[in-house]
Amino acid sequence: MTTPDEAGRRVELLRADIRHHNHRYYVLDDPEIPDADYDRLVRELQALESDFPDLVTPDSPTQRVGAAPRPDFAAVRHTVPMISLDNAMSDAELADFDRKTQAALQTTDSVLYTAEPKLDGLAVSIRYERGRLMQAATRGDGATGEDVTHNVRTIQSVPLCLFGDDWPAVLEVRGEVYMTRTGFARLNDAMQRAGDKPFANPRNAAAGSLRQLDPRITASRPLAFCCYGWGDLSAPPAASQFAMLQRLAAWGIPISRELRQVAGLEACRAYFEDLGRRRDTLDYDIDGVVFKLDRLADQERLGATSHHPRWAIARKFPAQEALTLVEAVEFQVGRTGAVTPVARLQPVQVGGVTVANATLHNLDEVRRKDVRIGDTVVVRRAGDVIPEVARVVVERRPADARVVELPAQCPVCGSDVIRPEGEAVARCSGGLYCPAQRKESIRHFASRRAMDIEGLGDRLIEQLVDLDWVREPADLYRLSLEQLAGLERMGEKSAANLLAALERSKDTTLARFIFALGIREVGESTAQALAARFDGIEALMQARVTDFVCERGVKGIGRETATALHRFLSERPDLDVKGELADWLAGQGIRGLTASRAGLLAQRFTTLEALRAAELEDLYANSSRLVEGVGPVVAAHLAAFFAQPHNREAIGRLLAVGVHWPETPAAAPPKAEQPLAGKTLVITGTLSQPRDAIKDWLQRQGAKVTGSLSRNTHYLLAGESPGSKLEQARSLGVEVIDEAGLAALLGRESPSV
Ligand SMILES: NC(=O)c1ccc[n+]([C@@H]2O[C@H](COP(=O)([O-])OP(=O)(O)OC[C@H]3O[C@@H](n4cnc5c(N)ncnc54)[C@H](O)[C@@H]3O)[C@@H](O)[C@H]2O)c1
Ligand SMILES: [Zn+2]
Repeated sequence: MTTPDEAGRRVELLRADIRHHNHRYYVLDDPEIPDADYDRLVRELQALESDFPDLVTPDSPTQRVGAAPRPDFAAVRHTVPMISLDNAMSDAELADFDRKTQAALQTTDSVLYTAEPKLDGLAVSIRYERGRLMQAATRGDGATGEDVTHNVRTIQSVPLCLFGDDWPAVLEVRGEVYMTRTGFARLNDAMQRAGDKPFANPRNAAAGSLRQLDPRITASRPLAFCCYGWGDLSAPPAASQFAMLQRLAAWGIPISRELRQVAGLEACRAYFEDLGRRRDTLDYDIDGVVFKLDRLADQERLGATSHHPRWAIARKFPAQEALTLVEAVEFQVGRTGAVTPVARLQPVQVGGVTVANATLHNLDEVRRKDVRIGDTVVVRRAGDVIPEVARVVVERRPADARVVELPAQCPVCGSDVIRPEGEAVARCSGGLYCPAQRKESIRHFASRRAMDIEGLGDRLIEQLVDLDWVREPADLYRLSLEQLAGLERMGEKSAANLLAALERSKDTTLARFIFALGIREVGESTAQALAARFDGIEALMQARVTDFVCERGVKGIGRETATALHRFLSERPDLDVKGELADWLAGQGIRGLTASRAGLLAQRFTTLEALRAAELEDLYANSSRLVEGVGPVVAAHLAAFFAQPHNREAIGRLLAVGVHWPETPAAAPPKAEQPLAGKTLVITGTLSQPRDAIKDWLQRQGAKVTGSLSRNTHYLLAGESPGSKLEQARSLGVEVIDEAGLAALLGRESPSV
């Protein structure tokens, strides 16, 4: 049992806390905690005040709405106060409301209500006099709001003049200014690109955009307006809530398309359920449904408290945001080797389910949101979307919060984790060995363009891996007829066929083999270039990054700075260094040459003579490719892949089971004799043989076969029903040939494969 003293102390604490959050929310448009957590504080205060009525004071947050208007706006006194709404958090509370309404109206009949979404924005009151927009104000503390007339005028959907002429001379419409989700996403994108702090959610974005001292800023923000009621009115033009809103709509005021009349509790429930199901498909945030007694005379009878009308209720949806603690951050390895951080959370209810994990996507995201272990965070779960950490409550960060670090080794297989410069995603480099990537790597290995193992489909791979018969590609070649024939939907015959296909696949080309290894970003053509460049798989396995790309120049120096320096030095051949080279360089007023850059150059070149002797390309960071299609990122993936002993061993075992290829790459004639060397072709239409076969053959003749046409394409090889490529080739001036033409070109009968 709580004593009055204890209750008194708790009430004081709660009020201070709630006032703090009201200020953040209503005045600064920057809430610290999610609404659900705020609502819990308010509910606790309400419960204490109802148990200890002596503690109720007129200035308690339960007795008032909002917060005082900001002093930098002119104040607007509301003729009719703008109050809040009572909440029903559960079905029972809604039933309770319906029962009380029936009792107050002394009826047992179904009560007629209007139903509409509870938009999540901010309330404004817009005053029309003789059909013209005269003033607009925020709710403020309910009695006094902020003058936002100029800002509201910029909202497209708010009419400056009403349609028709049958409106009352004074008409105050009330409704929600909000931002669509699409508009919000676009705005936040732009803010981030400009280096500004993005808004936490559409509600704050709407409030922050409307409450601007400069209406030009408001005008640039995607705000919308939806009317749900009215204030001061010189003559009521209708007898029901529903009819009133229809009249307002006829005068050009936007109202909700979802507005309906519903009779009785059951219909209210059905409306609530239906809208709840559609909540995520709407382009605006709603946090509940508002039910209002339809007959205005009945509304009058029920009246209002200082805080809310007794004739309306907001039935709230489960909150989509909640506060919780990040207990740990672990790293998961996906089937393609992507290493993603996952936050382990203290379990919390969000959107109706318990959430204990939330994805953090990648390390950039972790840094951008600055999530640390031990942080209090807002988790968000909208609809079926995977729960995510929306933001950190920095105010609650403990002193011992730990920064999240990318693990150096894959948590599943222990191979190195690499993250090439400029890539967001980190990856396990143990492609051939990592259990997390097994199914994917086998599937790729067996695919048509790789080892081309006919009959080894996805379903079969699943079974083989799940049975633990296949852990790496070489295991495929050790499968027995008995094993295979015993599998689901596999007869003796298909098992024998598969074994034969496996046997056939051993006879391959180096390019196919390299491609089959499934190294990140090593596609077919890169594999071909590698096969042509390296003398066998051994040589490739020994290669380092510098064998793929040649890095030159000084890291940290850009081309522009280097050019400025280069010009400076060649224009002044007899300058001499005084003092330290770095200081001297920095002091020459060379464009872009900051002290730290001068330091980097001085470290590398030590003397002015050395610097003078350097070529421009030695000054700024640049790289040249030694293999077509292999830039720094691919080079990093290649080097990391072959650096893993597990991968090298897996390759060794493949060779041991008999995978082989002809000594010279693809048994092609030496380069000079290749009749199509240096020619680029594109294929279109139906040919006499499968396109892949033709493509292989063309490549063996030295041609490069690409998928799309450009001015650099030499020939378009067109079969039957060629399609749009033909047109395109003509307009680009690319020569079009058919198979006969190709044969003629090569001086032979037909391109037999
Ligand atoms: N996170 C925080 O720190 C924090 C702080 C203060 C308030 N809040 C949140 O603000 C809300 C409480 O503030 P409140 O007093 O504005 O109450 P409320 O938002 O629950 O309800 C009243 C408001 O609902 C809006 N509304 C939307 N659709 C409506 C409709 N069809 N008919 C009538 N009104 C409609 C109006 O703007 C009205 O002022 C709660 O959701 C609370 O969680 C959060
Ligand atoms: Zn791994």
